[in-house]
Amino acid sequence: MTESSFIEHKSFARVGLLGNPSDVYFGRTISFSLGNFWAVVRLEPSKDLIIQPHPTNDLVQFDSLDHLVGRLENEGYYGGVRLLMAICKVFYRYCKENKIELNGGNFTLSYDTNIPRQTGLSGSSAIVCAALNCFLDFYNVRHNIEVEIRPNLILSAERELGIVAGLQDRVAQVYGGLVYMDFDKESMDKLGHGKYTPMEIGLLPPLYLIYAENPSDSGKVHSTVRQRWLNGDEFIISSMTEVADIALEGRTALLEKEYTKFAELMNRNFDIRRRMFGDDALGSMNLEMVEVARRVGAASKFTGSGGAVIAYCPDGPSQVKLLEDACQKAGFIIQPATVVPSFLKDVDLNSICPPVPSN
Ligand SMILES: Nc1ncnc2c1ncn2[C@@H]1O[C@H](COP(=O)(O)OP(=O)(O)O)[C@@H](O)[C@H]1O
Ligand SMILES: O=C(O)[C@H]1O[C@H](OP(=O)(O)O)[C@H](O)[C@@H](O)[C@@H]1O
Ligand SMILES: [Mg+2]
Repeated sequence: MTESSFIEHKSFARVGLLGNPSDVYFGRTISFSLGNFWAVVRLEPSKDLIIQPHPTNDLVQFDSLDHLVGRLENEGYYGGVRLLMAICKVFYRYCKENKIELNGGNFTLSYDTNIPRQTGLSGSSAIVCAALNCFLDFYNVRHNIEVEIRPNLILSAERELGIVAGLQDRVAQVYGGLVYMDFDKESMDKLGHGKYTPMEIGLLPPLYLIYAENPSDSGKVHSTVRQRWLNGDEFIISSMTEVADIALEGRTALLEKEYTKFAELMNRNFDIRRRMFGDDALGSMNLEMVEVARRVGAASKFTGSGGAVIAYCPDGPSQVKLLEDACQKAGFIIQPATVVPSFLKDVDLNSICPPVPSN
């Protein structure tokens, strides 16, 4: 590689379509890679190892104290630099432990993203996933790191930072396309990862993404439910099993193109989340996004832990128009969700262990 050449990778946002958040609890999910938004990471060989702060997402220079405080209040303290650093560490450690040699010298990493922040569209893991892909090519180790393991590395980088998250986002981002995922405890314990089965993206009906430009409610609500689950709370455990079953039933519904059933499952998925997490934790704006869609008869649920909603209009274009008008009136942004086909190449696929058939 010459000094001037660079490697660039794009990772897309993702939609947790059915079964989330049971991925965090040995459940099942169906998720897809969302073409509407993406993060890009660029790696350029350089003399020193440099992690470049993003000009607007990692601001350290402000017009005034007012500007600084406003910025922290709206966007929080963190940007993408810590994510890039964490994946450097996790990748290095993994390669060292697995005796994968890293020859290539130093580099400069930079990133950009248009994924709306903290909207449950997995903006954080998109940055991490794109960086990991740059490393796989820069060090020419794509064939050494199994594709099923890559989501674990992305998750570990975020766990390093104390970000509470599950695997489904990272699987969708590593695989692309539409993926059915089974995180049953036995395989997770035995294989160290779930069973991931790509599905035909043409099975999906037209879907719509709804989100708010400036979400005021925090969707970071996993901790209490997680603690209850760890404490053996029967209601949470049985509810998570119900959510996991929705992905299983949803897979059949999609394969058989039973879209009325699919709509029912989307609604049921959110209703169970609401019972488990409670309205206060989910936040009024997030609930309103779901309700706006339901009021026109659309099926709706969160794409992740809150901030954005995915909706399906079983009655077709006239209902879509009603939904668009209702969203506009409520001040929400709505756009058709585009699905990115799988982008795994032979070198990635050859590292795949065949999935164990699921029931
Ligand atoms: N647009 C962004 N630009 C820079 N960093 C981001 C961005 N979005 C997320 N991050 C980083 O990821 C961390 C966690 O984001 P998270 O709450 O998981 O949002 P999401 O649900 O979109 O992934 C943030 O604290 C920040 O460090
Ligand atoms: O609660 C969920 O559905 C998801 O929440 C997290 O994703 P996020 O984009 O940060 O909202 C988590 O990482 C996922 O595994 C959950 O399914
Ligand atoms: Mg995230």
